[in-house]
Amino acid sequence: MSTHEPTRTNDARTHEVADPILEIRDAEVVFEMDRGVSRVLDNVSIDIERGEVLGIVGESGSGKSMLASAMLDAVVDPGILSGEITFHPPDGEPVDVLAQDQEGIRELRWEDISMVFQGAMSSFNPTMKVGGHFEETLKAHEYDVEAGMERARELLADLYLEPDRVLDSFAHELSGGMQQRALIALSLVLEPDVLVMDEPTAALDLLMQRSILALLEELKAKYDLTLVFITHDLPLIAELADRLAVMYAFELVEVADSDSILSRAVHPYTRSLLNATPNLDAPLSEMRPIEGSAPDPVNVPEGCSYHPRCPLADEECVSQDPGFRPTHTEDHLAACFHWEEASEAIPFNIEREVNDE
Ligand SMILES: Nc1ncnc2c1ncn2[C@@H]1O[C@H](COP(=O)(O)OP(=O)(O)OP(=O)(O)O)[C@@H](O)[C@H]1O
Repeated sequence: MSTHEPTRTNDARTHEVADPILEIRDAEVVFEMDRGVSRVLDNVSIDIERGEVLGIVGESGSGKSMLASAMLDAVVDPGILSGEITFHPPDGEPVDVLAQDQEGIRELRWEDISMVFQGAMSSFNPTMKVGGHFEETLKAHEYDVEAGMERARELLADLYLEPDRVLDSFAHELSGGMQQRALIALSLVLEPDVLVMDEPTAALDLLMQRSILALLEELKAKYDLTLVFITHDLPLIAELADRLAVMYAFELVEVADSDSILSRAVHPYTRSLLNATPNLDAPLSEMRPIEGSAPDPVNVPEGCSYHPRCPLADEECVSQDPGFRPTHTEDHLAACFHWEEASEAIPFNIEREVNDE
């Protein structure tokens, strides 16, 4: 059995934004396994603001993909998702995502909230031309195919691809970067309001990753999108994201504006994650991998789940969950009893500008 019960204090006020497009409350995913209950999303609550770029970051296996799947009620069987997920369309009544029937969720998934997964190659059927994927998606959702293909061409051109050539190619005839851009165009063809991307650029080289991020910024402005970008690469996404949510051991541990996280992160895990990330300004000798390993979801430590790896941990951290709390500002939230001591105990390995709002 898991020794860890969901204990995070979820004071709703700490998660509210002025105009939420998605409200996630107490989202939890469990898998009942032979060796115990595997809680791979642990009571996560966060609002996503209409029009923002939210970056969700954390080590591999921290639960980022589970959170993304939860937003679309797309957790794989036999995972059990609970909590409340509310989508607020630009006009119309709020939608209770977890109460939708199959038809409702199918519509919601492409037409309101669309998702791009890692690995474009495996998302395209190798026996169908790229254009066929667009047509199939439009038909399946009963969209006007002619108008939809016009939009497809425009989206492909927005992504600096030659529309006719790409539509008439098989995915394997395109480079990795071209495939990834074609997949982004496909995910936007039904005019969703929210685009969720799970490590969409992980397989690409750094230059291509950066140019795709720049393109996303242009698309976001042109099509009024809200973007949720999931990655393990904190500095990369910090350039694009307005706000960052840091995950550790299947929970959120810190949420704040990107600048605030980069310049004065207060959770010991976030500070160590920043110091562990390769950076052009820091000599390799200054890179500090985080000691210890991430917990097994069947056996998450009691109290603050980061305590076995944390230099600031004391008795309180071992026995009590710190709960989310405002720190420097009302909007810079962290789950740590010792956030005020973190900057001294875990100094950054490079100069990071402090941005006092
Ligand atoms: N089908 C499944 N059955 C049981 N456990 C699963 C299943 N899929 C994922 N998990 C577990 O859920 C936890 C969270 O996985 P998740 O994929 O959300 O992490 P992540 O942060 O997205 O990692 P990565 O960056 O490697 O994709 C992991 O411990 C993983 O082993």
